[in-house]
Amino acid sequence: MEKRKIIEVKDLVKQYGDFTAVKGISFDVYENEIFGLLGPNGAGKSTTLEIIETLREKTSGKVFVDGIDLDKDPGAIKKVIGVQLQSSGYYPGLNLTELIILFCGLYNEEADPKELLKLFNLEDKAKAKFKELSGGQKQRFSIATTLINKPKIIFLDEPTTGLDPQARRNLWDLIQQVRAQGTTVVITTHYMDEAEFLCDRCAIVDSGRIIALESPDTLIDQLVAGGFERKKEVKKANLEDVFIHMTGKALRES
Ligand SMILES: Nc1ncnc2c1ncn2[C@@H]1O[C@H](COP(=O)(O)OP(=O)(O)OP(=O)(O)O)[C@@H](O)[C@H]1O
Repeated sequence: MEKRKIIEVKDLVKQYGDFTAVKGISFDVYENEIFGLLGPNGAGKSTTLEIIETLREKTSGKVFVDGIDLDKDPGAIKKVIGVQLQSSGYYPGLNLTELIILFCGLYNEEADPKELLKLFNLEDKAKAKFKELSGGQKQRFSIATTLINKPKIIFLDEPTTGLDPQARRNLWDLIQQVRAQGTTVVITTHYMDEAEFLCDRCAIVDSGRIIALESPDTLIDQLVAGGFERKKEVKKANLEDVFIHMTGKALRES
């Protein structure tokens, strides 16, 4: 069966003054996949994401989200997507339960704060303020809030940066759960192990252009087929495996 394109980006260009940050990129995201945008600092990943999220103006090109033309109805796009807020978006005086109730009001949606917090392993923090959470808890809460308006697509910009290996793996599980419930996930990351674990397909972005777009497996196979060999013999485990083996998988944050 033909996969449905839930995001279509065509010849997208973004200029900041004289500088062209995004140089005519095109890609599609299929419904219910986890799609990664990978690339070094300054490649244009966040700019691309923010344009699709309707948060930033594009210079030229076309973007369709769930069939909606960004040029014609950005408001309708906002209704089908879930976007992570910056930390400053979480009113400091409110606790997590109150924040969820506030967001429900803004979106005109109903959600049970207790249930949502439980889903994200935050039920013990219902009365805590956002600033009192650990890094992993903040990320989990921020992903939880993206789901309040029951979006078809969520956008996660470097969701595991700064987290310890346990919290990272826990977040990977959560992202997979969100996808299993039918949501499409678009993610940016600098961690290749994360992209390899999570993404069905990923686009490698460099200096404002897409230089590859395949599944992680295919990208690796292509490299190997080209005669690539690692300099060092690969062991059956890496240092992260040692760390997780010695310190366990449990979260260390409450
Ligand atoms: N508001 C702005 N004004 C001018 N230049 C900008 C602006 N925002 C981003 N840029 C530039 O555009 C380029 C792409 O930035 P962008 O944040 O999209 O990259 P990125 O791939 O997300 O990088 P990172 O991995 O560091 O988050 C960078 O060179 C950046 O300096």
